[in-house]
Formats: sequence, C-alpha cells, structure tokens
Amino acid sequence: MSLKLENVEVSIQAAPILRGVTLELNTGERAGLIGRNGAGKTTIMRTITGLASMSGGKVIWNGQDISAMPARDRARLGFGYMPEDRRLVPELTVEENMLLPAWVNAEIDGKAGLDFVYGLMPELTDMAGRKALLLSGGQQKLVALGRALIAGRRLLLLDEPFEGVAPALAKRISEVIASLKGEGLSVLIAQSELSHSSELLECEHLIERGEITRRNQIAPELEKG
Ligand SMILES: Nc1ncnc2c1ncn2[C@@H]1O[C@H](COP(=O)(O)OP(=O)(O)OP(=O)(O)O)[C@@H](O)[C@H]1O
Repeated sequence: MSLKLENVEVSIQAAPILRGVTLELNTGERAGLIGRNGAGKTTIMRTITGLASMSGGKVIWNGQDISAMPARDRARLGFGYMPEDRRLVPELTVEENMLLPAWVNAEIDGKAGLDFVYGLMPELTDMAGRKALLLSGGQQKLVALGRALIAGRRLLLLDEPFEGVAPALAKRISEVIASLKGEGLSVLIAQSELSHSSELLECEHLIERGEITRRNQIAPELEKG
C-alpha cells in the first residue's frame, strides 16, 4: 500500500483534534474521507502534507516513516494538495497559479506538469493567460485541481472538491478525477456528509470528532501496491 496513518494524534491549542487516526490508502486507490464539518478531514490532509504537526502516531509512505519530514520534501515525493478554499493568487494568471509548486520547489518539473494537466483538462489551455480573479468559483476549483496535479503525481489530496460548484462543473471535476485511473495515483477526497457522493470512490473512511469510525468498501479491493 502507498499511504498509512498509524494512530495519528493532533492537538491544536491543547484541544485534541485527531484522536488515534489509522487509515490506509492503496496505490491507485480513490478513497473518500467522509464526515461532518469540523470532524477533522482538513486536519488529516494537512497532517499528510506535513502542514499540521502531530503529537503522536506515524505517517508512512511506501514503507518509509515520513512523520518528521518537512512539507516541502513531501511535495518532492509527489504529494499534491487542493485546499478547500482553493488559495489561488488572484493577480496571477491561471498558468502562473498552476506553476507555483514548481516555482517553490526546483525538483518539480513545471513544464511536464503543465503538459500533463493541459492534456487532462484542455479547457485550462483557453484560460491559461487569464488572471485568477476573473474566474468563477468553479473554474478556480479546476485550476486548483490542476495546481495540485503539478506536484501530486503519486498522491492527491482533494479537500471538498465539489463544494459550492455548479453541477456541470462538478461533473467535469468528477470526470477528470475518474480519468486519472491508471496513472498509479492514489486519491483521497474529503467530502462532508451533506455533499457526499460515492460515485467516484472505491472505498470510504468515515470520520467523527477526530476518529475514524468505519471503513466501507465500495468497489472490489485493489491489489495491494
Ligand atoms: N487553527 C485552529 N485553531 C483552533 N481549532 C482548529 C484549528 N483548525 C481546526 N480546528 C478545529 O479542529 C476541528 C477539525 O477541523 P477540520 O478543519 O479538520 O474539520 P473538517 O472535517 O475539515 O471540517 P470542515 O469541512 O468544516 O473544514 C474543528 O473542531 C476545528 O474547529
């Protein structure tokens, strides 16, 4: 398997936020992380990327304990993160926003990343030179997905990718994620209980108040990678 969280504990200002989270994500698997607002989904994603610090437990990637590895080194491992609030720089163009991970991390090949992303989402080619501030919220999600894919060629963490997106664009985002199958990319998708759709998922982990309470297998289990 590619990613394993073992008994992960995270506290913020002495309040326990994640309480012994254990979950596994196999190579090439698309898994959901489902829970209500405040359950801890974003904190799990930030822990995997190295942005949140753990007070206990381990993050293991392909057998290697990366718990102490800084976030920028994890990007080099091929981790990509699409935050819920998109975090595009409004004054930069679509293409510049997508290239940000390559600008801050010389080991990421921006040109190859862009070729891959434009192949997957040709509609981004048409808006490449537009400033992010001129895009609709849904279009910004597409750009944020493109940016996450520039670094995230092994593990993609998508925080509420469909939230607040009009149905046609949500369908498009879903199609793009589905088309990544076969790229050897593991995908973890956080969704709130209300906006939850199992369509894309092979399995889902349910989270409640900082604890994983259940794992549902939706599609037949993949061969462990
Ligand atoms: N910086 C912070 N300071 C204080 N509390 C925080 C902070 N970040 C998160 N929390 C708390 O941690 C808990 C989990 O938050 P988290 O954002 O991980 O949940 P979530 O499942 O992603 O929910 P949402 O979809 O609303 O973002 C919440 O109770 C939240 O209030």
